[in-house]
Amino acid sequence: MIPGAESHGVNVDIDRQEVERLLSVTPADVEAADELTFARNVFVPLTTACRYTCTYCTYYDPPGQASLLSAEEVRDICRTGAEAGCTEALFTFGDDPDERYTAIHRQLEAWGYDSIHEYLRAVSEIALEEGLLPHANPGDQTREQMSQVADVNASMGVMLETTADVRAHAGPRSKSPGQRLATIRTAGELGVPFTTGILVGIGEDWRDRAESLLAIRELHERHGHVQEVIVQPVVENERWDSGSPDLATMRRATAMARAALPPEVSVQSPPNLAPVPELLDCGVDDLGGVSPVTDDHINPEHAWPAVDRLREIAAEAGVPLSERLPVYERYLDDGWCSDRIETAIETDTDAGKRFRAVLDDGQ
Ligand SMILES: O=c1nc2n(C[C@H](O)[C@H](O)[C@H](O)CO)c3cc(O)ccc3cc-2c(=O)[nH]1
Ligand SMILES: C[C@H]1O[C@@H](n2cnc3c(N)ncnc32)[C@H](O)[C@@H]1O
Ligand code: MET
Ligand code: SF4
Repeated sequence: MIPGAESHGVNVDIDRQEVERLLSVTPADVEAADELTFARNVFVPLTTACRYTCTYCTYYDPPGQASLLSAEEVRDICRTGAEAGCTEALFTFGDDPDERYTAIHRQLEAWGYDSIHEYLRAVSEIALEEGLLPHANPGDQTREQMSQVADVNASMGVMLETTADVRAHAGPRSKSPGQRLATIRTAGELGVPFTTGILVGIGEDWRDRAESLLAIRELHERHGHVQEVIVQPVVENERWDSGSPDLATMRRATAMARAALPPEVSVQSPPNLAPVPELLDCGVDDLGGVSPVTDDHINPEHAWPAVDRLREIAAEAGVPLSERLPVYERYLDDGWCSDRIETAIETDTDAGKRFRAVLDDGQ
């Protein structure tokens, strides 16, 4: 039984035979993708306050020090991004920050917002005004929270991390695999195109990796909403000195993801954290969001490569590289996005033209 699954009311049936099949998968068993995609984004670290204290994470700040970007700051970042040709505003920040930090709650109140989700809605609107498509990853969300922002986001996401009960998530406030699965399921129920993934090297074993991927597959089979699964290595930083997975581990984990997931679900490898050229034959077909203008605030010591470097990587592998939007095209074609997002893409503005040029690039 997956920890927390019962208390969050999620029921995923992991097929034991499938676990055994995945445990025997090697990179030689999967095919290299015949094309690679990426998105151009700006990273907007809305707040560094977080209810959790994952031991691998340097992003969160203790209460008292945490900060909140103002609407003007968000607008500046988005404007710079749009001018640099980006299409995506990536809102990734601490989990339920207003729950534990009174200072954040008070600041939101002073600006006229009841909750971080009300504020997320407002800043998503700012991103749209500035010509970017929002993709928010606020961590775990309830159905009420997600409903509050779904129509102003092109897609959303949360990393499952792992279905295992690992020490990295231990402590009085910790991520619960069941709650992560409930968030992914809620996205499916609300029809939100979704990004998730596994974090490799946080104390999970091979069986846990297989189970995590199968849990994602099952939720996708029910709802069809998972656009991509990130296979992310944990990287060392001042809080995490327990190492990073080696190349052989990343190759096998990436191949396992490819073998576990149906072909329409992309396998994403982050080019600032993983040795992408050595993973391409393991089934990677997407390089995620890279930013020409902002840092990866979660892993600030790992700069994103320039788009030219991605072109080199693709050329060396002999596959075409194309830019995509934060929402995969099949969801647009099948009417998953709100009128708001569709209008942003179809309108006759500079932003609309930029979005449509990216869609044409993917043809
Ligand atoms: O640059 C990063 N982008 C991360 N992204 C963004 C991702 O690279 C792109 O923004 C998506 O591919 C959407 O286009 C995430 C998105 C999610 O929904 C969930 C988790 C992540 C994690 C990261 C991350 O650690 N670093
Ligand atoms: C947004 C995502 O960032 C990831 N994340 C947090 N800390 C690290 C780290 N040290 N290395 C790699 N990924 C990390 C988690 O998977 C989280 O869900
Ligand atoms: N706090 C959220 C999570 O872990 C998103 C960003 S992590 C720096 O899912
Ligand atoms: S990984 Fe996300 S949930 Fe965990 S401590 Fe960092 S910001 Fe919080």
